Amino acid sequence: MAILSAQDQKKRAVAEAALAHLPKGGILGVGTGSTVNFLIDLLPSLQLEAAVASSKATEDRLKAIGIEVIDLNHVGSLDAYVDGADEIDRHLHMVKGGGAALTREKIVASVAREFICIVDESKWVTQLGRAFPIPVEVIPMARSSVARKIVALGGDPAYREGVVTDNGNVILDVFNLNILNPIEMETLINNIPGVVTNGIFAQRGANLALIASDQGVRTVKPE
Ligand SMILES: O=C(CO)[C@H](O)[C@H](O)COP(=O)(O)O
Repeated sequence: MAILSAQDQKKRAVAEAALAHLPKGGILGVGTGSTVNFLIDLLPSLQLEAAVASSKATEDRLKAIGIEVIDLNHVGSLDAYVDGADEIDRHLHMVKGGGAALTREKIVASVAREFICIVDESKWVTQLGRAFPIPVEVIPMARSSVARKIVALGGDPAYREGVVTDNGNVILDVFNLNILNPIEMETLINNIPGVVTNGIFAQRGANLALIASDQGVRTVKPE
């Protein structure tokens, strides 16, 4: 058996803890990333009817363990969406998109009654956008024009070289934004022509966070 790093042990612990909070049977929205990957390995125990995937990578992984993946267009709503995050604050606002799946993640999360966020304690922050840049998915032809508008908002955009999203777009990672009001900043960036969406998840934050530390997994509700 592979030896897990201390951080991976926390990711596995939070994935195990998530099972008790997820509906059995039914259709589950499944996020993207290394924490969610630990959860996917455990999903057969939930005997799901099917899953909706937030990325091609998650879709492939779900199918590999025999879970049916259905198109979101064939689903009215989901009981729950489970995903990791790059940062999360006490309001359960998040920064997501380290894996470039932010747009599909936001879409799938938007139809779920419950968003359950699973993270290790390194993701817990007092202000979003300081430890991790804000990923912004951009239509390729608008890369420079969007970057200039982001500079006007006070951010330092960096093109994520070599990354093409599942939707055929590019990612700008925005450093040094002073995000005092995450809902406002999410809206401001989304209003720039050429932006598909950005990685601030504040308009639709999580309903529950499970946070793994050396002391165990604690559950947090939004303040
Ligand atoms: O938003 C995401 C992918 O787009 C992930 O949820 C986020 O990057 C966290 O990933 P990990 O669990 O690997 O730390």
